[in-house]
Amino acid sequence: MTMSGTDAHLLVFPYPAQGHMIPLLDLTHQLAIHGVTITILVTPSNLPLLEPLLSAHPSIKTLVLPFPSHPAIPPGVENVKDLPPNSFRAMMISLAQLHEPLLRWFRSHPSPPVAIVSDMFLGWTHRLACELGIRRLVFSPSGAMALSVIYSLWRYLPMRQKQNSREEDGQDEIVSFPNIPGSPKYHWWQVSPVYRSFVETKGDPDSELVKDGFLADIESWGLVINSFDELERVYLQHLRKEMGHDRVWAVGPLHRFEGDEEISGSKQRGGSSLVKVEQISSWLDARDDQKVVYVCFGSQARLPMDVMEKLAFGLEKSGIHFIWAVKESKSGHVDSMLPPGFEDREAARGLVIRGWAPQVQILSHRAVGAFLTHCGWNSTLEGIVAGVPLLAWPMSADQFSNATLVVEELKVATRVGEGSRFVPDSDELARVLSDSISENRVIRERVEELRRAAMEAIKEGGSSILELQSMHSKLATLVSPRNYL
Ligand SMILES: O=c1ccn([C@@H]2O[C@H](COP(=O)(O)OP(=O)(O)O[C@H]3O[C@H](CO)[C@@H](O)[C@H](O)[C@H]3O)[C@@H](O)[C@H]2O)c(=O)[nH]1
Repeated sequence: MTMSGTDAHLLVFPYPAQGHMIPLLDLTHQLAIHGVTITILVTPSNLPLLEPLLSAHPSIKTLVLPFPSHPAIPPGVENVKDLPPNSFRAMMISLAQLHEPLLRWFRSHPSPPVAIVSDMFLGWTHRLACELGIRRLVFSPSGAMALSVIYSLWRYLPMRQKQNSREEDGQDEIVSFPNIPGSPKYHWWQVSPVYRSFVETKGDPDSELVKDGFLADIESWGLVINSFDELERVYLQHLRKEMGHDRVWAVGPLHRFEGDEEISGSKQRGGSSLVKVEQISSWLDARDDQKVVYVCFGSQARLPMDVMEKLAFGLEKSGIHFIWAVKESKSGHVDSMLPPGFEDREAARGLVIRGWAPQVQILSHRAVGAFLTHCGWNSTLEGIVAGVPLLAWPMSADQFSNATLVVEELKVATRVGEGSRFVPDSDELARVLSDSISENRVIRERVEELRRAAMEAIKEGGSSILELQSMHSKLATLVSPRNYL
């Protein structure tokens, strides 16, 4: 990829959760390759996560600010990966306290950044950018359809009709999004938990802060999305219309760009695996093409015991080969999450990876034929880019929109379940699992088409490269205000 060099100085500010940080570090890597001067902001205990990026680009500077405390976040914890899944909001509120320290840093810097690229959960950085007279670009680790739903929630503030009744009532009420292409509809319980908790605690200052952050996202100068034109064109157009300008850049799939090997393709993408990558590769090497199902529900989701059991029985009954990345329970145990003797019985057919799995590498192995996923956007993209059909089991957040996209529109996925409390029938699950690796499936052809489209997008002249170039040239025109008084 060629881009004209520029000395635009950017501040990159990732939100500390694996699914958010990994793709923004991939974007930072691309920007650094193309000559952008970068300072990246993290709190102290997230610094080690930057190690692969910083060793690939010693020119990237770090700004390490102390983590602001929050009553729901134990001391020493600075990343959502170490917190219960519903902690996204607490982390957003906590990090908003960095406003003043960050303002001071800008004001004392001899040649400060001309723009901030920050995660969509850090909307307050737009207000800070306005105070400084500089630009803010939202980074969306979610896709364009999911982001359209998120923006619509915060802009139009839909409420439950049974708002004043008990919280458990009215969870099945339908929320419609008639302004979005395809007019998607979801049950209330499928709507973003951050939005639902805003509705439950409306009027309190933290809730208002969260709402203001999302509205600031919509008002921001630019939007960078880890998606590509061919995948989500109508939703990208919708976002341009909603934001009232064209500075919406779809630059994905970020994990497959040239030069990725140093940070994304390495074992260290978001964590290191307890099972050696070589061991996983040789296990896969011994399997037939497209006959292994890979099972992983991202970095946040934890399934209840009864659901884990049914899933384990489904895998057993299916008779298929599988890799299952099992996350520790909150008490740190994996073994207690699996039915007794499961691993011994399945040793010939299944590989259980405790904790972090090298997902991108597993998906790209020829032996992998299907991916049972919670439809986190990164996993969704990684599956598509590897040309692997998906088995969709959305659990929370934007995952229901992602499932709509891959099941109903793109037709590269089969729906398996919905919600982390959904208890699958293990016979039915076994059937779906073994069907997923059967041959001559239309779904496989469709995902192969999308895989090719993704690779085209990131080739010289491809849509994502052109959008990255366009973003880059816009950034190059930005100048720092003379002073920040
Ligand atoms: O064992 C693992 C588990 C995850 N990953 C990687 O971690 C990322 C996980 O991201 P994602 O699939 O998006 O799932 P979550 O971690 O659940 O991500 C959160 O952030 C995403 C982006 O906003 C949202 O789409 C999700 O709903 C939200 O839960 C991916 O790159 C995976 O390759 C691994 O490498 N190994």
